[in-house]
Amino acid sequence: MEVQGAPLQSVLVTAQGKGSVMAPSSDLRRVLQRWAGVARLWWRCPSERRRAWAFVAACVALSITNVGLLLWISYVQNALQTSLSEKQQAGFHAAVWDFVLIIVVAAPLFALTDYVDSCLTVAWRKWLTQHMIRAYFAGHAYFRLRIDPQAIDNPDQARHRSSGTIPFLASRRCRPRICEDVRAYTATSVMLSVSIMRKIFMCVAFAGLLWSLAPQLAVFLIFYAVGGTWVTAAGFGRRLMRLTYSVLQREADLRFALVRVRENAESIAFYSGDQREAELAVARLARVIATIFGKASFVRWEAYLSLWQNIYTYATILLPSLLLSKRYFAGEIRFGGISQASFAFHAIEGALSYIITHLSDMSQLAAQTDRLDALLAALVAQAEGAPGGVRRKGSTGGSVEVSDLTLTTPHGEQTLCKGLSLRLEAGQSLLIVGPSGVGKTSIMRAVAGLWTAGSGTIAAPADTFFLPQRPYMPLGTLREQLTFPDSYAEVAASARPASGSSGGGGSAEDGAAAAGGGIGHKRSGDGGGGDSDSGEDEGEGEGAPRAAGGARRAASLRGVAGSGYRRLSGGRRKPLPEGGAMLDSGLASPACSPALDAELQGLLEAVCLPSLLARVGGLDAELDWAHMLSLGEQQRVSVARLLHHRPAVAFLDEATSALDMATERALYTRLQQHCACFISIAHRRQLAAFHTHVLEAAGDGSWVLQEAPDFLRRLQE
Ligand SMILES: Nc1ncnc2c1ncn2[C@@H]1O[C@H](COP(=O)(O)OP(=O)(O)OP(=O)(O)O)[C@@H](O)[C@H]1O
Repeated sequence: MEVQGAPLQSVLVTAQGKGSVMAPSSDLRRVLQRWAGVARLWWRCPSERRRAWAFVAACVALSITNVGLLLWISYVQNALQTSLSEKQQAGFHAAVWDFVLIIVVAAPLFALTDYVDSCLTVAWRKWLTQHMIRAYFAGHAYFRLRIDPQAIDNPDQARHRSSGTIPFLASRRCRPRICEDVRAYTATSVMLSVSIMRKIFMCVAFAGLLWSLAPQLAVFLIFYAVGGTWVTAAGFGRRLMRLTYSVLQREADLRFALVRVRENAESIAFYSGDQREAELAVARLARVIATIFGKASFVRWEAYLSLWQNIYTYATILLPSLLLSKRYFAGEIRFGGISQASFAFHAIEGALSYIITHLSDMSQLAAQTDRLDALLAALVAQAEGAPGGVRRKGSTGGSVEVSDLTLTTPHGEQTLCKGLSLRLEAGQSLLIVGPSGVGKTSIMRAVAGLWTAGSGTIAAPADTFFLPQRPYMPLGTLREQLTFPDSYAEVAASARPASGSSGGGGSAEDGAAAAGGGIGHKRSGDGGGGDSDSGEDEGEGEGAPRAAGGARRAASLRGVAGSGYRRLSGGRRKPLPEGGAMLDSGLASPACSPALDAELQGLLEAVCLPSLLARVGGLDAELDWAHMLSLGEQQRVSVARLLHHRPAVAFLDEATSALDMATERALYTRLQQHCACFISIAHRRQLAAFHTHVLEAAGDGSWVLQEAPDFLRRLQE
């Protein structure tokens, strides 16, 4: 797999420390390798490389100019102080004018330098955040990380623990990592690397000057800075990096506890779990505080560092005057020479002791780098392909075929089905029943390609639509609830006046028919846009079914994506829009078309939600749907969504479990009319009346397929 031109694996998975305690130098090397690994993603991205290097060129040019200005200032200062001490009025006035000139040049130049630094930070942050978002959503990585925390645990946790740093974060903390760590990583990286570059230029520029004025000062300075840096790195470096990582991780834990309360507010309130949740949050806060303030804490070590920095810095204030005073009193140098030497001394001293004075920033950067590196490595591991041998391929004619399927849980603890084979043609439907936990949903996961542990082959149309057990209500308007998972661009396209395309929201006549209570016709012979491709695809090929998506959407995504994402996915996964397109296209609500709106209105009536539109204020209403709608209403909206997409095959996992029987019957009647092939998972066995076949768990991983009338007859006996 590659990301934006660079082999992701090689770029991201950097040196892994194996020893239990690492020497500071090797720690620094490891940190630098990881930092460079993350940084390289942008700097080597073919579409961004030129821009990135243009920023570097600008930074270098501005740095050289800034250092040149400082050198000029040192000479003017020399002239100013010498003319003052020697009472030379003309020389003094000339020096003042030089200073004015310097201010006129320096003020805008320094402002421009800050501006370029900011632009560089923002451009890098934008790209890296989009890159991480794409990797996070590629091939359902977000899902795989959740169900399979070990996948991100093993290599990195071992590494972090063995290297004496911090245990790995669980996938649930991906969000803070992407949002906050990328921002902090790019800002700190730009600040530190640009500053270090300027310090190097300062050393070069002032070294000659200092050597010519006071060689003994230059020699002293080198020994002083090297010694100081060694003491700082050995005494504080590793410890502060570890503490910084701890603080970041524990703060993420605290944030996560509070976010979960918000997400599960109603359930917690019903349980009256306030006290328990508050205790958990306070306990996590206590861990943050303990890391910051406790024994051997972050603050304490920062104070020790600050004390050391003060001693180190203030000890040198008098040094140039002390060392040069003898020569001054002997008349070998003029008064301005002392101040110029001091200026050069402190410029070089500041540059050489940059690590000493910015160790906290470097610790922050090391911790941020570690977190990003770990997340990226986990995403790579997921995108490299899930382990397991269940093969998926496309099918023609809207049929579903399962051949010799053996399915286990991701790590093989449980065998959920053994040697299952069945074939379902268009016009047939299947009800899957069995005790809770037997593996019904897992079969649906396997068809969707979310679980691949096991063996056998599954063939289904690309145009297969899945309704999961828990309804998902995305952010957005009611229209966007009904059209999900179409991308915003697709909804906008389907809302545009009909342009002869058959896959959109339908013509005005369709809409009128829908408004009259009908639902758009099932596309005749629609075996899914990708169905003709019946070639095998081990994973998520073009022809294989896609979880919660159809061929129409995939085709559109391909169009938007271009080739950029294919590189990231190694050409095997569904492409997502290129970063810029994703961000810059904006997500404003699409202009609504009367045809689409009439169709959606008809769908709401069809799923027994005729008053919803009036109640919420129309299709443009944007509410917290997951909390505002009852579970049964959310299930009905989900069925309307399914009817809108008119898939070749529909998979419903207890999708009507919260409905009364009359409404459930009405929905299944609609489904029978408008969906050629559907598979339901349910505990209500009477639903068999709406299906042609029933698949029942017989225990021990075996399943029994029977005709629905036989099943119903046996049920009544
Ligand atoms: N990520 C996972 N890792 C390991 N085991 C899992 C994972 N997800 C589910 N399982 C286990 O797999 C088994 C089958 O789960 P599945 O959700 O398919 O059951 P189900 O028959 O649909 O249950 P229900 O009727 O309660 O929805 C369960 O025992 C469950 O605990």
